[in-house]
Amino acid sequence: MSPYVALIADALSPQAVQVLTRDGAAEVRHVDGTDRPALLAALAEADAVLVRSATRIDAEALAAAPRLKVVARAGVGLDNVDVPAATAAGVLVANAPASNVVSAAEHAVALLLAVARHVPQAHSALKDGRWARSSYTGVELAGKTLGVLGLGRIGSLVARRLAAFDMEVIAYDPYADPEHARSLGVRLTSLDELLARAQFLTVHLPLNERTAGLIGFDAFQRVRTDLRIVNAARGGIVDEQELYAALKEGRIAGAALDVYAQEPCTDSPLFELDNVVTTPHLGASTPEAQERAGTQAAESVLLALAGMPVPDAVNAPRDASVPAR
Ligand SMILES: NC(=O)C1=CN([C@@H]2O[C@H](COP(=O)(O)OP(=O)(O)OC[C@H]3O[C@@H](n4cnc5c(N)ncnc54)[C@H](O)[C@@H]3O)[C@@H](O)[C@H]2O)C=CC1
Ligand SMILES: O=C(O)CCC(=O)C(=O)O
Repeated sequence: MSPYVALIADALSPQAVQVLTRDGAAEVRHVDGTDRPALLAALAEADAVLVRSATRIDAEALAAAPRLKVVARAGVGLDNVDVPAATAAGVLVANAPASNVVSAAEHAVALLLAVARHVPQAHSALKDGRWARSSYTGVELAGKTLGVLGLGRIGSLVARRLAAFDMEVIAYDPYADPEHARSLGVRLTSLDELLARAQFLTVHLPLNERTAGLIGFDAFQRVRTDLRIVNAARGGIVDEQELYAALKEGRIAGAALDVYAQEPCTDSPLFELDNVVTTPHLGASTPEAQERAGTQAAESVLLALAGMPVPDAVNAPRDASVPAR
């Protein structure tokens, strides 16, 4: 029997269990991480916890987990894990940074096409028995300027795909390698130029104190009236109240959102607007992405439990060595 308990707290791909139980490496237990009392109880015996995005691993959860050595996030964003608290508690944190980026990029492209051509609205109208062709005239992408905010893994994949639609692609990312941008056919610009020129804007930033509200009141004063915004990164980077005001007043043409400041989000004034397309944080929701994310998270857990270096670790806690039990 394995000495280690690996707790799966969100729905992960079955491949994660296969990896964790390989050669009896760990005993796998499951808990619904959104059931807080159940999570805290289950953490008491966990050596590792694997999460997607619903389970919050914060200071309270870490305090309830005296044996915990590693938190593995089956995906990119670590917004639901308190990394500094984990580091202070000697717990290693790893994500799966490349696992779901193709799915997320494809979803951003799907949203952009949907908002350009009113696909969901026309679909709903027709299913309601209305042949409303004149209500749903769209716009072409070819020849339009796409602004990419954040030319990292996902932003780069989106840029490459939309360049193939004959869009002119510009990007704002002060940390991007100009050579990488050139190889994608992307011109790096200032934020001012991007806001002034973009007819489509797609957001691929992490949410942090510098990016929260980056697309807010000031930004909406400087954009074109034919701008359509896509946010499949994190809610809160585009200020939802200011977005609502800009759409309602006709200062921009449309928006497509996969992410929200508060999730789950089932009720928002934005949902009442005709020129808004919404999905419930579906960017990573494909079996391909989930298989990679679950497998990579589980591999990180095994490395951490074996006291080996974890390539996808995002912290380096001093006390992360695993005591023999
Ligand atoms: N909707 C979904 O299901 C998914 C959403 N995501 C989210 O997508 C976002 C992007 O993910 P990745 O591309 O993997 O991240 P990444 O780390 O590869 O790229 C982020 C880019 O943003 C740039 N950046 C950081 N701060 C900036 C600033 N203040 N101004 C301009 N650029 C800045 C960085 O230089 C980097 O190139 C993240 O928020 C992630 O959590 C990721 C996967 C799925
Ligand atoms: O569906 C998920 O697991 C969330 C995906 C995501 O937003 C991320 O990996 O950052």
